[in-house]
Amino acid sequence: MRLSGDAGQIYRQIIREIHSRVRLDGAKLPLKPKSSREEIERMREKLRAFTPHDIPANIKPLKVKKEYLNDRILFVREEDIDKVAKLNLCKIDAGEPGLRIGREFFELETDEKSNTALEVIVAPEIYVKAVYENLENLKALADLMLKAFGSSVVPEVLSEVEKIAPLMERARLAGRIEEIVAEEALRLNRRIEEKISELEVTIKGERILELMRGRVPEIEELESFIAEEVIESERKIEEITGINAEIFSRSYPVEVNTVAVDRIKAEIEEEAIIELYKACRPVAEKIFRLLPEINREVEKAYELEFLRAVKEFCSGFVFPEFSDCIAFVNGKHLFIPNPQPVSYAVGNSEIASGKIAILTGANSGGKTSLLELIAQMQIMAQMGLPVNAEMAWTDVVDELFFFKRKRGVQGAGAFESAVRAFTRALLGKGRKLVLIDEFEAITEPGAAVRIIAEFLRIAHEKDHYVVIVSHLGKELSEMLPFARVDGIEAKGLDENFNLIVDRQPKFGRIGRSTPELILEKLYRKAKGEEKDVLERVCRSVRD
Ligand SMILES: Nc1ncnc2c1ncn2[C@@H]1O[C@H](COP(=O)(O)OP(=O)(O)OP(=O)(O)O)[C@@H](O)[C@H]1O
Repeated sequence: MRLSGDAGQIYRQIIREIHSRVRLDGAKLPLKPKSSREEIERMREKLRAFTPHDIPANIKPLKVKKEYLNDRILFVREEDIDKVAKLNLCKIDAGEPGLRIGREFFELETDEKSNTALEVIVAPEIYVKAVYENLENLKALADLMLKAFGSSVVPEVLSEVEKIAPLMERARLAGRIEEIVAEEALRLNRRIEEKISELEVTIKGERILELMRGRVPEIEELESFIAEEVIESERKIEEITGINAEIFSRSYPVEVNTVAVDRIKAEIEEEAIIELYKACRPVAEKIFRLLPEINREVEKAYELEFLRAVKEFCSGFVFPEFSDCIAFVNGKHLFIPNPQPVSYAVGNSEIASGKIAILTGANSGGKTSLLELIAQMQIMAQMGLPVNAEMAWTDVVDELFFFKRKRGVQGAGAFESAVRAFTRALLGKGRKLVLIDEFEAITEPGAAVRIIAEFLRIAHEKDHYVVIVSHLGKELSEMLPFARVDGIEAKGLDENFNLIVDRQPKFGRIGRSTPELILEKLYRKAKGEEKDVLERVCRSVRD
């Protein structure tokens, strides 16, 4: 469905309202109004069949972060170097095809034999890591898919990846070893300091004699305490790394032997990286194949969340019946707080007939708002959504043209652009709903009658639906027998001299405009000479 003129703005208001209820960023889907009845029916079906699910907030697409791996060299035939250079995953060199990691060399199968993507062969770890770092999100996705659709590929991927979790941890360990040792050194020194401060309070005067004789049992005790604590700390690190080494000095303050730490790190790295690579190869091949499927599941989750928000927004609304009219009973404007419900129709309906309607009536009576309401109804109907009314009927159109009066915009420029827009709305084939707000406001009333009349004749010939707001209802209805004139009327003034308007248009009746009521209101409020002047004007209008 084409949205022309200001119709796009109405669509954006509606979609913004739905999006404000969506709790997942990725789920703010664009749902455009459609011109095909099948597509509209499909969306309706989705909404009817939908049962809401709690959508976990941590669902997001699985992204594989490409990273450059310094620990390997890919060898390819000289002539293939340029082709694979764009992979940018590791160093590439000419040679017998294969991948060198540390002391190991893995032969490469030739392209013809292998179906596996080269990046999966070179860096399978990055695929496994992408899953491993998103275990919680993926578990949430799997739960949701199983609940909502009874199937998911995620559990298969997770079970593969979880098998190599210990290897992943070990490979990570190499990167964290300095940190682990530094933290342990800190704790170790703290334990020793606690012990020393205890000693300070227990040293007694008589010990001084022993100290003078060169025998200090406290110091000896402290030295053996330090040795025990250091061994204890080294044992803890051995538990983590599986490697026994003299990492700490044996005296206070305990210092880290960086050479020993580097050696541990190198040992873990070499062995863990190779083990991990071997384990990741088959897993990555599977994930690589299933990644698009996982992300399709994420899309499905987004759709569930979007539909939930749509349902929330449309709660209490009704699906319009397909018909050869655009009509509703007790429709409510979406963005006016506590709106008075209004019924309206163009086309052949039980409410009123005629495809061309001229809407007349009281100032601030709600004419513009009624055009907005009709636009909202039609856009939502063609989005496949229910509408805010007790009953509604819709005819699918190809284009909605909405010309909104721009307050304060006057003159030749405004007139020219309005004529252009109106002309464009009448061009070409297709079913159209044309909504026009007070076209004459930007030209002279005399010329306006003739211009509008001709535009409406063309619209009538083309069998479009038209609602046009005009104060020229009387003149237009005389010229256009096919047009229906509706009126929104003021009922009177309230105790604060505000106009009481009935927002419900009277069909086939020109709405009495309200200058009399306004004059009366001003007259009743006025004092002195102003009151005299207004009294004369009021009388002249009545006469
Ligand atoms: N159905 C409704 N229920 C409650 N308030 C409404 C309704 N329709 C319109 N209003 C309110 O009435 C006021 C005037 O509405 P609107 O601008 O649509 O009138 P109008 O007839 O187009 O005015 P004008 O003659 O100045 O162009 C607005 O504040 C609007 O929110």
